[in-house]
Amino acid sequence: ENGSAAAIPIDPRFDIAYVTPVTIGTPPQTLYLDFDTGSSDLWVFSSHTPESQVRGQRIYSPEKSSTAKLLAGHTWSILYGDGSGSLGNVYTDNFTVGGVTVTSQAVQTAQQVSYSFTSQSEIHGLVGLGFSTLNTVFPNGQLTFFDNAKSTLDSPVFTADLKWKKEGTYDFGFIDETKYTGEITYLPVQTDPGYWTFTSSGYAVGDGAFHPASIVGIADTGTSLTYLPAEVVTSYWGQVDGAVDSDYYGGYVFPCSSKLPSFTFGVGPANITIPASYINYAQITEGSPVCFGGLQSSSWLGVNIWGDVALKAAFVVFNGANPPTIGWAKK
Ligand SMILES: COc1ccc(CN)cc1O
Repeated sequence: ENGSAAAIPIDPRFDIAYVTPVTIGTPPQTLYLDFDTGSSDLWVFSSHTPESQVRGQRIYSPEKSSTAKLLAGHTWSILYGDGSGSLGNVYTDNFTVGGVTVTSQAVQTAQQVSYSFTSQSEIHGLVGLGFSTLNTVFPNGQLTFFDNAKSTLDSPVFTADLKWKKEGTYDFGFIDETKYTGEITYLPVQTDPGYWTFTSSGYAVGDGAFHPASIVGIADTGTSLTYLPAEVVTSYWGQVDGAVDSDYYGGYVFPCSSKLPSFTFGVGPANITIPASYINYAQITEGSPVCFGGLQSSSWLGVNIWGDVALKAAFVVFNGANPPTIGWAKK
């Protein structure tokens, strides 16, 4: 059975993250979760999360679900690249998104969440769509929703059609030809250690020359911005009057009135162009004349991340066949 579900920006002003409605348990409990191709844990705010750490989030209460089963003796604990994290215990239950149901999905209930999760009331948990090797459940790692659902889908794929300041979609099991233009270019995926890792063939700043390069990075729907090698990002921001890499603000900032160039990245013989407007990410505070860039250096990260700023410029196919590949198309 195939499916389709909305990817809804959690903030109307800038695309911090996107959430997707899911139902868990019997009777169904609806939560809005952040679908994250950069991790592989499905965890939720729950009746086990201390009230002091819950600020408006919907919670999953396994004790109210007739189909919930404790996965005895199993725990989990995850730390994300931005320093946030969560931990807890594990149930299995019915899990449905966009009409696709997995009857015994591992649902990781949070017993602790870090402040940055507490402070984002619109995110009620995450659905990891990375490879299951990254799952943190101990002593037995659990399968992602996609790995569990794959065999029931027409095709072992899901697609991301994220949009700038608008609602997009995640499709499961099929490729919707109306969502892209031209051809889809498929690239090999390196599945070790478990991210959707691919190699971009280079970049161009605005209408400038294309620079062939091999940029190894991960496609990560759960990261807001795009983080690339210093020399790429320096050449981009070097074209923007008044742009500086600010220790104070933690990245490249620029005068909000500046005209930004677009950014093009290679995908095999093809390419994707990120419009300038996507890279004018946000004012550093409401009404400030200083804006924060959507393209930042990856030098402190140790990995290049194609986050939402890049992904929303494309239609992306996450092909879970053997071997997995990743497909990119303009739209
Ligand atoms: C604090 O919010 C988040 C932290 C980490 C991830 C995963 N990349 C997603 C989030 O929404």
